[in-house]
Amino acid sequence: MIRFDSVTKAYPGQSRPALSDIGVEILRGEFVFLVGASGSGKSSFLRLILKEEKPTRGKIHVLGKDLGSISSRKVPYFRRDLGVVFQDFRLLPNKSVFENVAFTLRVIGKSRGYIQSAVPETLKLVGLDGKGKRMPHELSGGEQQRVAIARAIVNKPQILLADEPTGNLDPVTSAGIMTLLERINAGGTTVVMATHEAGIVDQMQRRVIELSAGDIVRDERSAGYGASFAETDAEPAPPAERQVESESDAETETPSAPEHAGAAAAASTAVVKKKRMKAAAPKVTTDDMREAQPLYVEPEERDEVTDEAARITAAATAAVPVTAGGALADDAVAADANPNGAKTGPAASARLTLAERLGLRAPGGPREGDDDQEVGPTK
Ligand SMILES: Nc1ncnc2c1ncn2[C@@H]1O[C@H](COP(=O)(O)OP(=O)(O)OP(=O)(O)O)[C@@H](O)[C@H]1O
Repeated sequence: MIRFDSVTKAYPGQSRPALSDIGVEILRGEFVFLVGASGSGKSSFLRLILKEEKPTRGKIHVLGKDLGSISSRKVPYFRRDLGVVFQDFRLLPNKSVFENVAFTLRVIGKSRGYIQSAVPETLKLVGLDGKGKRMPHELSGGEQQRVAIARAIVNKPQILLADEPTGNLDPVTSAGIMTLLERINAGGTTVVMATHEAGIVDQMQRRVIELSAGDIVRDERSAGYGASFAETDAEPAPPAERQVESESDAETETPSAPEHAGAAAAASTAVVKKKRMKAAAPKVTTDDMREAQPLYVEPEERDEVTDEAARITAAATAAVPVTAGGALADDAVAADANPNGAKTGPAASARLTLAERLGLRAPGGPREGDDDQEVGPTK
């Protein structure tokens, strides 16, 4: 699903590469934590997957495609299968919650009908039902991040990349966000998340890839944040280096490696070349994680879905009263204005285009005169 073959990324003007000769494969459906000190190369790793950066050497395959062979023109199409969440949410401040989530879909040319159903559905999944009209500044940080997650998953991407998604959130909210990402992963989406949060990694016991100064120093199938720190003979970094490496987390650092030692026992496969990672303090505790209330709202099983499907089938197979120009005949349209609101027979079918009624196009697909079609290219 994601493969790095001998990948080196060197930025101009930097004395050492951000990533050095990286070889790693991430499989479909995995949940992978990328850990490592500040500056170890985590964000560069994610940006390479997104093709926001090009490797200096080596090859990267994502979803079966060699990224080196994707032209700049095709990059937006490639990115449709990837969702991204950032530490700072990156919502559009002047657009409502609904519009923030709809934006992705508009850009890729989804129809208005599709957007009208997909956006509320996704907001509901992330526990934001009914908040579509709010503006981002009217939401808490956790809610804003949930909007960002909704935006990332609304197009049902195969891969979700998250760069420190809990970095700006309090522990309880962070734990909630993780229940959401875990549930999205359980639905089949591959999740790759860069984090400094030891408590989250320790509690979830997923695959951990640890970077240190651009090298992969640990790749464990099911592990905690600092497992190899306690497991190896390698010396922890000297105090001066630890300070430099952990500059951005200085306020949270405590010598907490022993708290994570238990996770070492759970590690099944370990590749440890060297060890210089600081042992960050768990801002999110394992208790926070254990007690986290799931934010994900499971979709209800609704008979309406089958009922609607039956109505659409009935409408498509019924005699279609159309005018010579192809428009629906007046009586069908009039039936839609049925004052008792019953959505049966002609009432439901009147909402369908002729092509939909004839089964030539899926209901909710592009419609004549739908301006959304002009927003962006379609696949
Ligand atoms: N656009 C850039 N230009 C030059 N150097 C860069 C650029 N982006 C990153 N670097 C350098 O590459 C190295 C890796 O940075 P990267 O942001 O990938 O690390 P990180 O592990 O994500 O750090 P953090 O945890 O602080 O976000 C650092 O030395 C950084 O200064």
